[in-house]
Amino acid sequence: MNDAPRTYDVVVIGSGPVGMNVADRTRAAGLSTAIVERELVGGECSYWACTPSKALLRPVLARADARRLPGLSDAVAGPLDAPLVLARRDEATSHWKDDGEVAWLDSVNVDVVRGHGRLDGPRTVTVATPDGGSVTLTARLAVAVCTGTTAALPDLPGLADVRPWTSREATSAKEVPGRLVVVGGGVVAVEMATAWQGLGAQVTVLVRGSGLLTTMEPFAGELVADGLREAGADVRFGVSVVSAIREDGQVRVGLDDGGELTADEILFATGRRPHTDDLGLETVGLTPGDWITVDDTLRAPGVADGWLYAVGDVNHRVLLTHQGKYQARIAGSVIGARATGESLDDDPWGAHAATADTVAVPQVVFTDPEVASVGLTAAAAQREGRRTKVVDYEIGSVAGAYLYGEGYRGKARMVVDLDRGHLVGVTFVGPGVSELLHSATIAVTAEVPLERLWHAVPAFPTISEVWLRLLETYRG
Ligand SMILES: Cc1cc2nc3c(=O)[nH]c(=O)nc-3n(C[C@H](O)[C@H](O)[C@H](O)COP(=O)(O)OP(=O)(O)OC[C@H]3O[C@@H](n4cnc5c(N)ncnc54)[C@H](O)[C@@H]3O)c2cc1C
Ligand SMILES: NC(=O)c1ccc[n+]([C@@H]2O[C@H](COP(=O)([O-])OP(=O)(O)OC[C@H]3O[C@@H](n4cnc5c(N)ncnc54)[C@H](O)[C@@H]3O)[C@@H](O)[C@H]2O)c1
Repeated sequence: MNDAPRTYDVVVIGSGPVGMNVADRTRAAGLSTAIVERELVGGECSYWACTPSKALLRPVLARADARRLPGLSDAVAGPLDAPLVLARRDEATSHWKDDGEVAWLDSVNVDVVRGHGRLDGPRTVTVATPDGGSVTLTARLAVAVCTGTTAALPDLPGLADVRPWTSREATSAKEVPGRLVVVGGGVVAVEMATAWQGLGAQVTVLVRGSGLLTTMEPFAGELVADGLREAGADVRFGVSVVSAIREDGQVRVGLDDGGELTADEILFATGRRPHTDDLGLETVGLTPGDWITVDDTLRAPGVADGWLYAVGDVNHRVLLTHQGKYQARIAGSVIGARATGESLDDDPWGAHAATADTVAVPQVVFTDPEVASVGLTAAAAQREGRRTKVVDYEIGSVAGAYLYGEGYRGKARMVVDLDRGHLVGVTFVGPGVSELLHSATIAVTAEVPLERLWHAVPAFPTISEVWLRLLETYRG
């Protein structure tokens, strides 16, 4: 059935974490807002990405930590209870039901319109509803595209017949495969290899390049590769998949070095592409299938009259939930300010500029060891032409790390901009380092002078004492 056209101040397409936060902020600015969702309110992150992956990983990492403690290690020597781990993952995803998220949107007075949204010229969104009808939504002020991404698969002949895993199956599988091949060396690959190896699968990771996590400090990928191997995974570098065939329930994988592997499942963790191919981008002068480029106020400069915003993964600035939600907060206040004619504070670090996207992005990789980083790597700072000093410290030498677990292995690096006198990048790798990260994010974002950081005393005996050791090493 075709509903009568409806008009709102703001229409948001896509109700992942980012779309929901844009809608929340535009409502907080007093603007009427509708949000369009074709699957589950809460998006990829809640059901097939962040939440289920971390629910699978948490027992694996907790067991790894426990196994490093004499007196406790024997108690956790056995396998994980995989059905219970999967059941907790199912709880964490609300069994792939979105009532809770819908109720929250309702509580902030955002109207949810179910169906596939498409732009249909300026300020207009047509929604193909599940009953086969359509509804037209008109936006007085702004449309925010928050449609996220899907897995990008390589162009291998007959791949669809293999029914490969993508991140969706890797996070929602109902049982542990006997043998799992993981293709890729990025974050999804290493986290899912860690999870499924920990849950009892025999995992083989195939990396076409020479390292893991190549956008991070090199020691991050090296220590994660060591950790995966110690957990029993086979990690191979410089190898590409040239064929995959499913026969008798098994997958035969052909490699470019002439080798072959047989597995029960194959996961392609080979990056993402934007949900923009069927979004009506051509009706507003943009190209279907492309990422939507935006400025620091999250507005698409390629669209006349400045009514189109793209927020979160779909703009390709940073593919992380927390960073997309940061963009959402900025975009919401930008739309609110433009609605009232208020002038924008869009200079770097202003209220209306997503400055942190380019200088201070925090990320945690939930592997054993964990990786936590923010800002620039040493190599990236050098590429930017900064005069830097790079300080490294073995985290295992800190009393808190020794107490955390026997044989603690980990490394910290801080990158100091010598001309500006503050940190531009920090990386920690080691068990339990994820909760250290926000201290580094504050130091980088607030550009805390190193002389002042010297007065930030870490508590004894925590792993945070690595901050003191890094600063002592820097001062000499
Ligand atoms: C396995 C995995 C683990 C991850 N773990 C983490 C993590 O631990 N931490 C972290 O920060 N990030 C993590 N990420 C990244 C994170 O999932 C994304 O950055 C985040 O989901 C982006 O949010 P979004 O709202 O932009 O898009 P999405 O979450 O993808 O949501 C987009 C929504 O738009 C809807 N949609 C799309 N097109 C239309 C349309 N035409 N009409 C209507 N609705 C539409 C979709 O159905 C979806 O609900 C992970 C990613 C993966 C794959
Ligand atoms: N904990 C977290 O914060 C977290 C967890 C998972 C995902 N994410 C985010 O989700 C995004 C997607 O992650 P991802 O790991 O899918 O992508 P990615 O871009 O990080 O890594 C893709 C990997 O696949 C390889 N690859 C690409 N095409 C290939 C091909 N044809 N054959 C073989 N290898 C190929 C690349 O070399 C790379 O190693 C990332 O931006 C990441 O930040 C974050």
